[in-house]
Amino acid sequence: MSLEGKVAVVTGAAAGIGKAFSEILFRNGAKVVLLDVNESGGKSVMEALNKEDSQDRALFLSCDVQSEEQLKAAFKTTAETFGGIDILCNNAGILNEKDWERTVGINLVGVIKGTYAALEHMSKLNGGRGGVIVNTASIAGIKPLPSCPVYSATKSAVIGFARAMAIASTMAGYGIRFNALCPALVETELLASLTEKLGQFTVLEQPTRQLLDKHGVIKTSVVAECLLELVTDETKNGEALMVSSKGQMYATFPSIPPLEVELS
Ligand SMILES: NC(=O)c1ccc[n+]([C@@H]2O[C@H](COP(=O)([O-])OP(=O)(O)OC[C@H]3O[C@@H](n4cnc5c(N)ncnc54)[C@H](O)[C@@H]3O)[C@@H](O)[C@H]2O)c1
Ligand SMILES: CCCCC/C=C\C=C\[C@H](O)C/C=C\C/C=C\CCCC(=O)O
Repeated sequence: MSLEGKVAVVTGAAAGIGKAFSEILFRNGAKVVLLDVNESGGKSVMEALNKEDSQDRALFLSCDVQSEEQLKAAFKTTAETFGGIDILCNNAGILNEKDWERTVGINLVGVIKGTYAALEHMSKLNGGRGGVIVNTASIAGIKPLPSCPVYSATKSAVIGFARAMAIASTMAGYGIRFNALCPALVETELLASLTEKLGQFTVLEQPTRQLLDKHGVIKTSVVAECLLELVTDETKNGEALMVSSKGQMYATFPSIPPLEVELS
């Protein structure tokens, strides 16, 4: 799928991985709407992108993914400004085991709210053009990070959500592909101030920090190349793409043997 003229929405676009996603989508021809609670950061990414050509293809909108109302308003403005939505990157996320309910609210509930609000514009059942939705998960959603059980749980959940939605979309005819992207440690602010973020799990801070020596960190641009693959390769649906300093690999999941009890 070519990105030329496509309309993409990226949450958590003011910094880190979301900023890199916005850049790669923009530089491949998409119109990009940047959503974030960080207004100064978001505006400065928008201005930098719009300086790259004269078409004003980047737009920043203030939006907290915890708010269904703000998400709906942002998608409405996107559709009115650029004429629809083709791509959604549910990327905004935090790591905070102390404020774990906020972590669930942003990392999981925010992804579900964003997806459902986007379906109103993207689903072919609602008159949309179809497209692709990518959730930023984490390797921690596949191999649990013991110092961050709630963070790990939210990331497993958004992988499961993408996989289930991919099947639902095929069965119901939404015309939307759903994938998850699972990076290892990435050079962003999310890794900063770990001591405060771990809460009752600060006792596990040392082994957590040792992951840095063991795995190193990858650059946001490497994660963005993986996003591009999931967005443009139309054979990718219901996938979880892992990326680390060692390279990238699609996750495989066990098939379920026949169960004694019928589930449906
Ligand atoms: N950095 C890593 O090592 C790593 C690894 C795997 C996955 N991830 C995931 O990547 C995603 C992006 O994280 P990052 O590393 O770029 O972090 P980051 O802190 O650099 O950027 C996160 C962005 O999300 C925004 N944000 C936070 N709460 C928001 C909300 N409620 N509504 C809208 N925007 C909000 C922030 O303002 C910020 O701009 C997250 O989902 C994170 O879990 C990060
Ligand atoms: C300063 C170091 C911080 C390390 C961890 C903090 C946050 C990490 C967030 C990422 O989303 C996690 C990504 C990958 C790490 C998860 C599991 C790897 C387990 C590998 C192992 O056990 O060797």
